Amino acid sequence: MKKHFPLFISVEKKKVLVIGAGKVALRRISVLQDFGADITVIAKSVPGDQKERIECLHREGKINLMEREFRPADILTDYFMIIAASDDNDLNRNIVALGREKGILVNSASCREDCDFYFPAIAAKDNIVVGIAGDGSDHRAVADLAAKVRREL
Ligand SMILES: C[C@@]1(CC(=O)O)C2=NC(=C\c3[nH]c(c(CCC(=O)O)c3CC(=O)O)Cc3[nH]c(c(CC(=O)O)c3CCC(=O)O)/C=C3\N/C(=C\2)[C@@H](CCC(=O)O)[C@]3(C)CC(=O)O)/[C@H]1CCC(=O)O
Ligand SMILES: NC(=O)c1ccc[n+]([C@@H]2O[C@H](COP(=O)([O-])OP(=O)(O)OC[C@H]3O[C@@H](n4cnc5c(N)ncnc54)[C@H](O)[C@@H]3O)[C@@H](O)[C@H]2O)c1
Repeated sequence: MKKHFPLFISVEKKKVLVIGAGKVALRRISVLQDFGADITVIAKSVPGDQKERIECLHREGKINLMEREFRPADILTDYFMIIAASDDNDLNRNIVALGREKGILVNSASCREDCDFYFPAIAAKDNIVVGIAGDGSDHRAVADLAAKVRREL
């Protein structure tokens, strides 16, 4: 499988659209907001396990939450990055196609082939950021190595 080049890039104040507010979306939202991204979340509903954290981020003005179905018109050209993290694989595929039409970097949580970039596992401390990604074939191995690196840091 294909290996990806790690590009350490600023997302500070850049507009990021996340579709979905479930487990995967929240993991990514948490990382991106730590790095200062300007995040909009569109989700039909916020699942119970993620509700408290997502609503808290929204109340504190750290994300802009729209609790409704995704619409194609949501893909605006000023997004720097789009993360399709709904649990509807067809919708994620559609979002990727719409984003690519507009030249926006896209990532799909449900299909590695649909990703312009992979979302890495992150370990960070002080002035060091470690991003870990595999070739897409073993997510568990990536998560396990990240846990080890976090313990080391
Ligand atoms: C690193 C991490 C970052 C993050 O997600 O934040 C991450 N996956 C993590 C965990 C994880 N992923 C999955 C499970 C559950 C099952 C399992 O154990 O396998 C778990 C465990 C869990 O969720 O706990 C399932 C899964 N993942 C992908 C698919 C679709 C596919 O492969 O096509 C499916 C099948 C979905 C299904 O079956 O429906 C795809 C991708 N997942 C990636 C990243 C990208 C590069 C991966 C790489 O580098 O190899 C890539 C290619 C694209 C992307 O999403 O960017 C994170 C660890 C974070 C940490 O520990 O800090
Ligand atoms: N990449 C990864 O690391 C990884 C890990 C586990 C699962 N997955 C994949 O990621 C996807 C999401 O997983 P999850 O556990 O976060 O799901 P989840 O069920 O917890 O959350 C899904 C979210 O998508 C939203 N949604 C569904 N249809 C929508 C629509 N039409 N418009 C707007 N929002 C909509 C739901 O309201 C919900 O907020 C799954 O399809 C799974 O295949 C990826």
